[in-house]
Amino acid sequence: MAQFHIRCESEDISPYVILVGNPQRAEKMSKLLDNAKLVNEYRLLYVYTGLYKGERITIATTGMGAPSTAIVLEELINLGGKVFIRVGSAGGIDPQLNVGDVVIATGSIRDDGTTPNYLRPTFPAIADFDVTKTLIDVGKETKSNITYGVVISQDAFYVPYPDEEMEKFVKAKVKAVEMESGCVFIVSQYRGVRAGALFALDGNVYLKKMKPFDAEELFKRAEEDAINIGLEAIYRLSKAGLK
Ligand SMILES: O=P(O)(O)O[C@H]1O[C@H](CO)[C@@H](O)[C@H]1O
Ligand SMILES: O=c1cc[nH]c(=O)[nH]1
Repeated sequence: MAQFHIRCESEDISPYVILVGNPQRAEKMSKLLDNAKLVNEYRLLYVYTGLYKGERITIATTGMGAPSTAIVLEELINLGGKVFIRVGSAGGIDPQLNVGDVVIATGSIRDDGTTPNYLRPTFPAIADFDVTKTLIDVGKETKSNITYGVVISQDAFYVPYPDEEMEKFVKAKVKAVEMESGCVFIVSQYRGVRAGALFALDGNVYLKKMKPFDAEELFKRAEEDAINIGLEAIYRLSKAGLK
């Protein structure tokens, strides 16, 4: 049955889904599919389904932040989504990382207001092991300097963490900050589906090197790497029939 925001039917959605925040990234990725069909454009939450190397996959836009992401994920699960990979952007925190790097999340610090409505804040937001292992395998084959570890999912993009807290994150080897993976992991855990996430870095918030416009090309290359890793991973998981 068509959902309240994702206005398409179950037959329009593959169980294997790529999630992106930015609708332009969804459009860009749809061009890498054969026979891509736009199955939802309501609220600019573009959803495409098509073939990647012969496997039927869906690419869906979550919008920015946990509330929008939870809505989209819930509705995709209602429509039959089973395995999810978020292909996003993030700001580095690990001082070794900068624009152009790609990070795979093994888990997320849940600094958002949505997920405590699902599971208490002490419940860990952990990426699915099989999905993450596939992402890391593909990542290592694709990019020599792939990094993986814990990230932070926050709500307030324009409110930086206090220096003291940031130093603790660096000491604890937190890799990056973004806004949706914690929600994707918790909603997936709660609803009994699997999820992983990876990000192209657009700067480093700890080093206060945020979104340097002269590095746009480096970001685009990292975004392409993240897109290719995400697509290859979801293809392998679909081919293996991971449920
Ligand atoms: O590039 P996307 O996937 O949107 O991800 C990141 O970019 C947005 C902020 O600019 C937030 O959604 C954040 O998580
Ligand atoms: O949430 C985000 C996304 C990209 N870059 C950041 O610094 N934060």
